[in-house]
Amino acid sequence: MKPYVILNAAMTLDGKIATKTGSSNISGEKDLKRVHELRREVDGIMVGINTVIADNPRLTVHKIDANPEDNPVRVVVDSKCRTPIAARITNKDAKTIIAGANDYKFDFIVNDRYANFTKRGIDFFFSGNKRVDLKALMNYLYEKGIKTLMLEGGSTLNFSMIKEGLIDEIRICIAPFVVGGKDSHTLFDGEGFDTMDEGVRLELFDSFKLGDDLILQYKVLNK
Ligand SMILES: NC(=O)c1ccc[n+]([C@@H]2O[C@H](COP(=O)([O-])OP(=O)(O)OC[C@H]3O[C@@H](n4cnc5c(N)ncnc54)[C@H](O)[C@@H]3O)[C@@H](O)[C@H]2O)c1
Ligand SMILES: Nc1nc(=O)c(N)c(NC[C@H](O)[C@H](O)[C@H](O)COP(=O)(O)O)[nH]1
Repeated sequence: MKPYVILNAAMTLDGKIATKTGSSNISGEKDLKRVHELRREVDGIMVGINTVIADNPRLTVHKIDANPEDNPVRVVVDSKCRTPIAARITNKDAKTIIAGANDYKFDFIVNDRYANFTKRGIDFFFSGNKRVDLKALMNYLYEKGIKTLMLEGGSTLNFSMIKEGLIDEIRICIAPFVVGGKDSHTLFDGEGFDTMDEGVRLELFDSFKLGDDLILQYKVLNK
């Protein structure tokens, strides 16, 4: 069993979610409110470790009225357990789970860093060898009561999740500007597919303007 997974992201018209320097302020004010409404609705919110390092996000509901219990469980996909102890996702505002990979488990748990995280109430789940086994992680999160999960990037994790058939819905904010750059981060990076035929098919079920931005909502078809 797995949670219902909604990928949410903001990109420029040319499909970039961050520049090569990590600059990523894309959404307009209204879109950020929409994002926080979605955060309030879901049971969990997941990002890759590079997003934690680049953005230091809180992953809580803080741009609209909310109670502490509205915050989703935060999940970081972090094979080598590189999450900095000072990262904002380690604060007490919401529960946090760090998903590591088995090859790095032993070295990490004998390290003082592990005790510092567990002292803060942070849970760990280890799966896969060098990389987190995303299917096993989805099953674990579902068993923990996370029935709906928002995926908030970045590009590498987005591709692994869609390739493994784990994304059910995609909600995209397209902002009206372009930044270019072959080294910018796109909505899906990773290794990519070789041919267009292998592309994951989507069905557009809603689209609307929000301020200057355009919101597109898709169901994922061939999972
Ligand atoms: N505009 C947006 O909506 C938005 C949202 C989130 C992130 N971002 C941007 O995305 C950038 C980060 O993206 P990224 O691609 O470098 O990193 P990422 O956040 O996708 O993290 C990827 C890392 O996760 C780890 N990982 C462990 N197991 C994995 C698995 N099975 N599959 C994939 N990854 C696995 C690996 O260490 C991998 O390098 C940042 O610059 C951030 O600002 C933008
Ligand atoms: N929807 C969206 N629009 C953006 O323009 C943008 N940069 C992100 N980026 C996702 C990132 O993971 C964090 O959501 C932000 O960096 C905000 O961080 P907070 O959790 O609110 O502290 N997401």
